[in-house]
Amino acid sequence: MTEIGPAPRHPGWRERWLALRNRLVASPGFQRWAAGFPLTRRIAQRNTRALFDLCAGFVYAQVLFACVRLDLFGLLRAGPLGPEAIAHRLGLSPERGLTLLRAATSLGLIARLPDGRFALADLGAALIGNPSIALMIEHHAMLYADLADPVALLRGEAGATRLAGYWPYADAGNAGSIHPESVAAYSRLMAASQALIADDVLDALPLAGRTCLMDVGGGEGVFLTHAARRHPDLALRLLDLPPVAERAAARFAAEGIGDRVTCFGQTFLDGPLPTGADAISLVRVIHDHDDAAALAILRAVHAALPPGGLVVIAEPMAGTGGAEPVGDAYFGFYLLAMGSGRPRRVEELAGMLAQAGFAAIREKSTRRPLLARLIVAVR
Ligand SMILES: C[S@@+](CC[C@H](N)C(=O)[O-])C[C@H]1O[C@@H](n2cnc3c(N)ncnc32)[C@H](O)[C@@H]1O
Repeated sequence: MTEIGPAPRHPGWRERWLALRNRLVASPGFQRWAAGFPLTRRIAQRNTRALFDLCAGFVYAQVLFACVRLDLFGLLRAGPLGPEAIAHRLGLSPERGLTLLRAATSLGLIARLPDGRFALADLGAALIGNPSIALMIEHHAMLYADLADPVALLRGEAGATRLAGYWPYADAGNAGSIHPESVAAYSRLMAASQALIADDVLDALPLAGRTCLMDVGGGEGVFLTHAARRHPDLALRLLDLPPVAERAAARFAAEGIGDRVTCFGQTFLDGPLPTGADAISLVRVIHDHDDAAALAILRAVHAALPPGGLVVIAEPMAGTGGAEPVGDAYFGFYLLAMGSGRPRRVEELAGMLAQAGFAAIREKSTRRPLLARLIVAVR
């Protein structure tokens, strides 16, 4: 019989220590002892809580979803209200209303005042300030439906997913023939959420001395609208699928900057990109595409830039310190359900930029790396 796989090797000290530790932690007797022993009690309690939170994560998300769907935060915007009044306004019985209010309080979304009324807490107030987060939460209904059987999804046996329908360009072969109705929902969501990151990206973007910025996969043009305000002398171009580019042109006209921006309605997966810009941005674009397509986009950007031209990748990335589950767990499974792309680490993106011919590749720090990190490089 032929054995498949690498030859057996002797485990190093780290592997042996991990094996010993895991055997101990897995033992019910040790768990009970650790939960009572003063030096390990806090660690044991923290681990129990962390494990419980992982089990309950879906429930917490559904509590949030119910608050958003019922517009609880909008209701409390004007000030605190008593539980009966809230239940009545949400169309719930007093008991069910209280179930929701207690759950939302425990999650830090709202707070119970000493007189028994409920008010917005930090997280609920933050949601009021960023309406795009509520849109994000609402569209997660599709993600949760797609994740109902994560093993089938991982094995490629889940069939057509809802997110693949929501993001029709995820089927790359389809990209050139997408109808205006099928881009409306995702374009609205992207336009609303772009407001969260545009200024962070522009703060970090070295545009001094550049004359023309082309935003590739620029959506409805919110990023370029912010760029136009900051850089009055910069010529601007947007490239996206034809029905999305039309939506962008309408926005630029409504914002009074229609004469400053040229819109190109075409796919970036097929044929060369327009030349003439000395800076090209890819904001939340590369993570949507599998490796071969992502590299093809970077090569097309390289070919469209003059020598010395600047490319910018801005998106949430895997391995972001303090936000590891956002990249690898959330975006990893989101993009899996969507059927295209993956979150990449800074080093992976830097490697792809080098493969596409770029030099002087470096990361520029952003205010909220969880939402968008930024890598720049020069042709
Ligand atoms: C996740 S959205 C990001 C939009 C925008 N950059 C933002 O951050 O709000 C990705 C964008 O890439 C565009 N896109 C996807 N595939 C494309 C293709 N093959 N050619 C041109 N644009 C494409 C989509 O229409 C969409 O507007």
